[in-house]
Order: sequence, then structure tokens, then C-alpha cells
Amino acid sequence: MEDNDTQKPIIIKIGGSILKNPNALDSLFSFINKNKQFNWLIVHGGGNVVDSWLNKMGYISKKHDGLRISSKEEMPIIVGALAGYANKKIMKSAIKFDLRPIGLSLFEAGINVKQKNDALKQTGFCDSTSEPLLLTHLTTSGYIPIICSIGFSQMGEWFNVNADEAATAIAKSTNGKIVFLTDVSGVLDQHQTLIQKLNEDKINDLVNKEIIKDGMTVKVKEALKASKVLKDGVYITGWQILKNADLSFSDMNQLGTLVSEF
Ligand SMILES: Nc1ncnc2c1ncn2[C@@H]1O[C@H](COP(=O)(O)OP(=O)(O)O)[C@@H](O)[C@H]1O
Ligand SMILES: CC(=O)N[C@@H](CCC(=O)OP(=O)(O)O)C(=O)O
Repeated sequence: MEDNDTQKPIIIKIGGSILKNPNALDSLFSFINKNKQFNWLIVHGGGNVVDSWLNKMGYISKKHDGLRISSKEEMPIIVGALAGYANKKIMKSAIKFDLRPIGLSLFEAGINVKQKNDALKQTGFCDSTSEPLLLTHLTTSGYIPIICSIGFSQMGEWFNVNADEAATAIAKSTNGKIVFLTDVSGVLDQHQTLIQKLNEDKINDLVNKEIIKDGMTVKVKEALKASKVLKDGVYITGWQILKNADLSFSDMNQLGTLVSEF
């Protein structure tokens, strides 16, 4: 990491694959504890928790292009799973490692959300951002914001936002650096070998060939979008590297797949 980048907040996006693995959460917060000189923000999803809760309540959840169709009736369950259970589960681990987490939605983080389209119902996108005054205040006061991907419109409607999209919006509004932390070491090729660097052409090729698929499709597309918006490389990295006690953030930055147009 460049010297002039050390003050930039670092946004770690964690998804359901990290959330369901206590070792992964503990490794992350142990790592953050050892790197307190940075301003950390966590943006999280928990799509697998939403799937399981909706299922238990008798709903058959549907997705379109990787995004959940979130009906009004399902929203209390979705909000409970993401803003409640997932958010507090992450806080549990942060507190264990002597950190000061603070659970937030996209609203408190300064992101205004709107409906994507009628067909996706209460699924939203991050529309506009205001100055992230609260986030800046919290991070510079030693707190770690744990931001779920539930957002609100100015009319007070609630929306379910894809967490990779939410993380990109937070990175944009805070001018931060972003790492998408997941359960694989990065983006893998057809031989299951780590791809060091991806640009837009390569991403389109691998998605068309279905070598990149499922949740990784949204992730690489969001990583590419984030890279363009931030004019900076974005990493997709596996949590396992955090187990290395000697790792520093600059190493972490370089292990995994770099998504960049630059
Ligand atoms: N080319 C690929 N390289 C790595 N993982 C891939 C690839 N294509 C599909 N995947 C799948 O994408 C998953 C990561 O996406 P997802 O489950 O949505 O992660 P998260 O829960 O961390 O957001 C991996 O566990 C893997 O099963
Ligand atoms: C609109 C939409 O699809 N929202 C996602 C939000 C959670 C999420 O993105 O979780 P991961 O990071 O674990 O994938 C969902 O309901 O699954």
C-alpha cells in the first residue's frame, strides 16, 4: 500500500460463506486487532442465512441475475436475518477480540436506497450518498462500523440490497480501499488455480465460459465496478490467509485476485 493511502478506510466485505464459519470471523477480527492503526469498516451480507430463514418460514425464495426477489411479506424475515442475526453474530466475534463494533444499516452509513425495479420488489440499489460524517466520526473515535445491506428510501421504505453492491457504495462514499473476503483464495481458473489479475475483458470471457459462476459472478462484476469508481485495484481474497500471524495489510492486499482496469 502507498504511504498516502494509509489514512484511507479499509472496507472488508464479508458474505454468508464467512459468516457461517466461526474460524473465519475470529481470524478476521484477530487480524484487525493486530492492525488497529487502520480505520476499518465491515460491510456484510448473509444470503445463506436469509435462504434458510425464508425456507423455515415456508417461502420459496427466488433470485434473478443473482439478486433476490424480495417481497413485502418476506422483508421482516430478511431484515431480521441480516440486520439482526448476521450483524450481531459478527459483533460477537469483534467484541471477543477486544474491538468496539457498532452495528448499522445503510441509512446511518449515509446511503440512500431506491427500488431496483418492480419485478425485484423490495430489492434496492444504492442511489445517492451523503457525506459519511457518522462513519468518519466513528472510525476516528476507535469504533468499527459493522454495516448490513438493509437500506431505506427517503420515503422510509426498507430495501434488501446485495451486500457486494453495498460495500462498493460505502467504499465510494468514504473513498476507501476495498477487499472482498470470501471462502476461496480468490478467483480460480478452469484448473482451480488462482488468477492473479483480472480486467473487464477477462472477466467477461470467464463469465461467458461459466468458469466464473454463481455468487462469484456478482462479486467480480461489483469488484470491477468498484475498481472503476475508486480508480484503484480491488482484491478478492480468501479468509484463510488471515491465519498467518505475520501477515500485514499490505501482504493481504497482494494475496488473492486483483481486479483492475489500471
Ligand atoms: N471461478 C471461480 N472461482 C472461485 N469461486 C467461484 C468461481 N465460480 C464460482 N465460484 C463460487 O463462488 C463462491 C463465492 O461466492 P459467494 O458464495 O457468493 O461468496 P460470499 O458468501 O463470500 O459472498 C465460491 O465459494 C465458489 O463456490
Ligand atoms: C438483493 C439481494 O440479493 N440481497 C442479498 C443480501 C445478502 C447478501 O448479499 O449476502 P451475501 O454477501 O452472503 O451474498 C440476499 O438477500 O441474499
